[in-house]
Amino acid sequence: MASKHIVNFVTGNANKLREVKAILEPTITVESKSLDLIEIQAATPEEVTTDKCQRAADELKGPVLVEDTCLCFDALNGLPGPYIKWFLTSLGHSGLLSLLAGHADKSAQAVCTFAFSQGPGHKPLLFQGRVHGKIVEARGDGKFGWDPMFEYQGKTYAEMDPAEKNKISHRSLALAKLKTWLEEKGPDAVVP
Ligand SMILES: O=c1nc[nH]c2c1ncn2[C@H]1C[C@H](O)[C@@H](COP(=O)(O)OP(=O)(O)OP(=O)(O)O)O1
Ligand SMILES: [Mg+2]
Repeated sequence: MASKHIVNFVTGNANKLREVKAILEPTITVESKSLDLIEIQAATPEEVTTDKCQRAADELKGPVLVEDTCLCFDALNGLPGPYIKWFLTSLGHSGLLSLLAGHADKSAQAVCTFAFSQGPGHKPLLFQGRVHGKIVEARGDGKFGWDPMFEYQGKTYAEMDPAEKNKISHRSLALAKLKTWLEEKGPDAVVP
């Protein structure tokens, strides 16, 4: 059966693409374009994702879906937040964990913000999902970013099988909102 909705997900991250496909398809067809988009330095995921989406729409001259993921440590007032990629690259799992060494509060939030734009000049719409978890010593054999150190209800993301993670993750919560919006508005919805 032909899918009613098609989105063009622009990301440089193959793991994100795999999860987005697993969560949305077959209801929504996911096309993709691998681009490493510039991400501005900003305090909030909303600002980062809106700008990223506008860049993608301008570059591809059409409708696009992008996503930005933050990992926010409560004891650090939300940092590393949108800078998690660079913290993870530079410090690794153990270095990230040691940022919390002096803090009893290990709680953290995984935040996923999708932005959808109809094309250049259209205002991106945002869909956000948030999971409250805890930062722990790496467990599980996940190869996706900080999955081994983010624990939710007793298991790290890396200890869950993919379907289990996709049922409860920050990404799936955000995509549920996008799905609802697409279903309500229909494929030809016009966004200002
Ligand atoms: O579910 C996840 N579980 C574990 N790690 C994750 C997850 N989702 C994103 N991540 C990692 C990838 C990157 O190190 C950072 C977010 O940075 P972020 O800029 O959003 O991702 P990216 O640059 O890899 O891909 P993109 O081209 O879509 O911007 O957190
Ligand atoms: Mg990125």
